[in-house]
Amino acid sequence: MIRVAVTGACGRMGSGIIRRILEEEDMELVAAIEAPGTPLSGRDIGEFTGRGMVGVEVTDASDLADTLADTEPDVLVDFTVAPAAVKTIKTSAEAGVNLVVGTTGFSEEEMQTVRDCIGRSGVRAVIAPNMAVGVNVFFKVLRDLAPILSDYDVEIIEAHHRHKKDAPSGTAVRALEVISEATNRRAEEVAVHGRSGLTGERSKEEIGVHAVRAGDIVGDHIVLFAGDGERLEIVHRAHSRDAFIGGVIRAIRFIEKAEPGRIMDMGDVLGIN
Ligand SMILES: NC(=O)C1=CN([C@@H]2O[C@H](COP(=O)(O)OP(=O)(O)OC[C@H]3O[C@@H](n4cnc5c(N)ncnc54)[C@H](OP(=O)(O)O)[C@@H]3O)[C@@H](O)[C@H]2O)C=CC1
Ligand SMILES: O=C(O)C1=N[C@H](C(=O)O)C[C@H](O)C1
Repeated sequence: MIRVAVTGACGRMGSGIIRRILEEEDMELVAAIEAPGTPLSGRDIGEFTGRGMVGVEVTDASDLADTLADTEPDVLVDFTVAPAAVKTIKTSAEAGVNLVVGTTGFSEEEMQTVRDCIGRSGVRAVIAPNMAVGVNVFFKVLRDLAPILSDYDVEIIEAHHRHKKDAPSGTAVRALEVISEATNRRAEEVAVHGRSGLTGERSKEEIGVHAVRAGDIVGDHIVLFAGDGERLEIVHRAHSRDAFIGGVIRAIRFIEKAEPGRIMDMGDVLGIN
């Protein structure tokens, strides 16, 4: 049995992940953790995931170290918000608990803290901005295509639901990094986020990144390679969060094979890096 703790347990992703874990024969949900001060503390997580009582109470993230000591998970799954995730990763790593993290929106400084915690503790970790299999194939396609179309203009467009807190999406940021690396550009130098005003003509080097927020869009990513007289569009659309949740389940099973102390991603889980 893989003993799993979930932070962000009542969120859109956390609750869906818990529903799936409860269905998997080789997994056991041992902890369901919500934000500090949560009024749901002590309530059965089954009340929020629509599966009836499951015998696991919601606990408060302020007590995370105690929760981990009491429940001894093999892996903690985090889908919350970047500053909270950094604290959770630190506490889990110090407790020797492996990590599957899908939270997005980390600053470079936060990411460095995360790398340091994982490196120091030697825990196993999969951290990926998008757990969907299709998106990770999309990254691979972009890596292959970008050098071939190196003189085409590249624009990245993402669309998500109105509740999303970070922009651009972690997936769009990763797409930017993949294309930049594959064409010997530095993402931070070439990214142009949205355009407004008298911007002047587009430079050859720049990569436009555009975030749409509307309704209940689950997650669309479009990369546009445009030249003279033609354009090629690479598109991924998530129809439901099941696409991400399926990837999370694969990452939980992979974690014992991950290299200790090094952050691995979904490309490693899928064996396509
Ligand atoms: N990698 C991937 O495949 C995917 C990644 N994501 C990312 O996952 C993250 C969460 O998305 P989503 O589920 O839609 O967001 P939600 O806002 O629905 O869920 C986040 C949950 O985390 C809770 N939370 C906040 N701080 C803590 C904490 N310190 N400890 C425990 N729980 C906490 C929130 O509580 P409260 O509301 O009270 O603050 C909320 O219930 C985002 O960063 C998103 O971009 C989303 C989909 C797929
Ligand atoms: O917040 C979301 O919903 C999603 N976030 C991830 C991201 O920022 O890339 C992945 C997915 O597109 C859904």
